[in-house]
Amino acid sequence: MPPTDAPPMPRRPIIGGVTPARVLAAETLADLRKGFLLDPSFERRAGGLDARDRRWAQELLWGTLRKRGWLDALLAARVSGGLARLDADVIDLLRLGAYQLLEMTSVPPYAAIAQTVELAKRRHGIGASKLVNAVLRRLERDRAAHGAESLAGVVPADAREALAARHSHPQWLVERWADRWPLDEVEALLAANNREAPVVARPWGLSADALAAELTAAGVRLAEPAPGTVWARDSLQLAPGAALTELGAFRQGHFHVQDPASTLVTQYAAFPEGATVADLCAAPGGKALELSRTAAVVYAGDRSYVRLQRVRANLRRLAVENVIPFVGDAREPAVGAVDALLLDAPCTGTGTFRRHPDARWRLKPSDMAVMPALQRQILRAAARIVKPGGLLVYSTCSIEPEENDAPVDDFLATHPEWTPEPPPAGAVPDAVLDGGRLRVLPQRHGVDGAFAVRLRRAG
Ligand SMILES: C[S@@+](CC[C@H](N)C(=O)[O-])C[C@H]1O[C@@H](n2cnc3c(N)ncnc32)[C@H](O)[C@@H]1O
Repeated sequence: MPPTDAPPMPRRPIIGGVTPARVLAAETLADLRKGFLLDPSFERRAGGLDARDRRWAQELLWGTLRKRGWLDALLAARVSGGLARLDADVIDLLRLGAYQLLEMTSVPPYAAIAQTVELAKRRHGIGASKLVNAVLRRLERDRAAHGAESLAGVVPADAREALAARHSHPQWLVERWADRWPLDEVEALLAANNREAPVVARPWGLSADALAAELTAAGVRLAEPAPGTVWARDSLQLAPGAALTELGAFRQGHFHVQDPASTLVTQYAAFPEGATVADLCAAPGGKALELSRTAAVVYAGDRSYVRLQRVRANLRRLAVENVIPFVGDAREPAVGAVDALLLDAPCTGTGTFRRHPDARWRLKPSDMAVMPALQRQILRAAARIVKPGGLLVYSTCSIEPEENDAPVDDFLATHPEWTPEPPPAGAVPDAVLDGGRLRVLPQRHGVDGAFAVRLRRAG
């Protein structure tokens, strides 16, 4: 598994003539190559940026990663000898420059080229800067002469390869999804993965209407979810661009941020009022918060101390007192005899690609075997702490059957005292129920992907 914490505090960048947002983008991509994750790396480095630069850097980084496959094809056709002969950092700089040239209309081409050339000079010397200059100029010349659409070159004859190229996804992921769904549905999934994910607020301690009024008064625009989106009760979608952490409503703990797919998991769980609950893979804590609305107490454990700090920060901000965070491995649970258990297992996260555009490039086919082995271990060990007659909800943010139905079906086959139990009527919309299991798919439901199954232990 890649590290989930952020890299050490960055040295203050020597900016010279390059804008801080571009320096940050290059350094964040360097972090990703070392195995760090996009969100914590970005957060760590973006501290000094104002809201406008932060948003711009985010657009550049997230966009470059979403379009990486497509950009690489365009660049490879313009580098003699291909991209493989270049230093990995130089390739990343070319990707950043090409994305600004082709996708960021606010950036004049000369600025995209000159700034990337300067970055290459600072990071790698004059030779690399000349190469970057030549390649980006060639790309810009072709775009100006023939338009961005004609840059794609030869479209692969194979339909699956063509989809992977057009929507910038690794071929092996497209292959596995195309084995499961018709190509038009796969294409809808790839397109959903490339759309910007909205910010969705969950009111805390006030009604959705009261929060909507507070946000609107602060100048935040609320957006209607796209038609056909399956929504979670009381959630509010914010229009893009709101500087969240600067909002009074955020600082005063009037909401937390959660995708509807995650909210649907806890609504589907429908744990009884006043229950003693454990959430053994809890960080960053959105589901623990939702469970705490009705639970007597939620024991919120996570193996990662660093990630658990985000749970603690949320608890402080929202003044929540009935969630007890602790560091612990779910394979050896440190709590016992609970009424209800949420096992939101670590997974490949293929349902959340629109939020984490680095993930599609980091995942390997072997992860589809490694993660299910861990999930099976956690499920077997953690189930022991549920009281007779209690509930266990196993969930993931994956859309892969190996991580969803398979571990649960294996568990049920060897644990006859457990039986699947659908949620109470009306807990979640019927559209996301599949034989009593929660199955949320980005291409069908317009939100992140999620899976959950509710299991009852014999009394
Ligand atoms: C899908 S995330 C949980 C998201 C969280 N439930 C929420 O709603 O915010 C999975 C979490 O499992 C944690 N984890 C991974 N392996 C673990 C283990 N063996 N025991 C406990 N936690 C683990 C990871 O650190 C990660 O925070």
